[in-house]
Amino acid sequence: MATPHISAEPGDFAPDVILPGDPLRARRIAEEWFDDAAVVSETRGILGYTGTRGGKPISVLASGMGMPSATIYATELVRFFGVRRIVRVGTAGGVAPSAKVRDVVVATGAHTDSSMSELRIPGVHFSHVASFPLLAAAARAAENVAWRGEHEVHFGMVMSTDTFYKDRPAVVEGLRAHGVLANEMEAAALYAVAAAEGCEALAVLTVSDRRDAERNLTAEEREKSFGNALEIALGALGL
Ligand SMILES: O=P(O)(O)O[C@H]1O[C@H](CO)[C@@H](O)[C@H]1O
Ligand SMILES: O=c1cc[nH]c(=O)[nH]1
Repeated sequence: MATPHISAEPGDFAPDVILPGDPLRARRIAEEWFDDAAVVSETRGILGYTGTRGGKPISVLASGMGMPSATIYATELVRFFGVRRIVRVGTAGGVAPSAKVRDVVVATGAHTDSSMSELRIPGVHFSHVASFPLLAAAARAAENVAWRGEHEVHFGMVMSTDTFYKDRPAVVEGLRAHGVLANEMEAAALYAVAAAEGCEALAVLTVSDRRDAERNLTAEEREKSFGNALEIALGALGL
């Protein structure tokens, strides 16, 4: 039974889904990290694949960019395709001085400037938090990665914003002053969907750029440089 945005049948998605923003990153994850990956949805060019890892089923679906898009895909995955755990593997801008380009940020929670959050429970400033079991498993996975030392893994708060181009430096300064690690555009929405729909969610992000970096990742590198984050994400899922 297809939904307005996903052209798949019940059972086409595994209970565990990796959710990158970029459809080409979704294809790369399926082709390079899954066994026997097959396309399960390509409506609007938002690519979805299901395959296996170590014999266990796993899917990947792009979310597109921004919270409205991520909310649509995460909600449909849970409501119509029986998905139970969603791990976003995305890129982010480093905010804290410690979050260097190519480091990994695991979002324990997400602030947001999105009005979607205000609309969720009228009168309530909703707190967007990661699934504790996924977070704990990610922390265990992070202890064993071979690349630690070359690149760091940070656990803490991120900012999920509606505005990629921030022309208000005071906002970034305020976030930094409050210990926010990185800026991205979907984690808060994903965490809100998980709370509302009763599933588990986590966001594992690769720092792709910083204002003060000598060199930021190119668009091609942002598509390809997800391996370290994906290793933590798959570790969190026990895959
Ligand atoms: O690389 P992805 O996962 O798309 O994530 C980040 O990149 C996009 C902005 O360029 C936004 O979606 C932001 O959250
Ligand atoms: O600076 C950045 C980089 C990636 N994604 C964002 O939302 N911001």
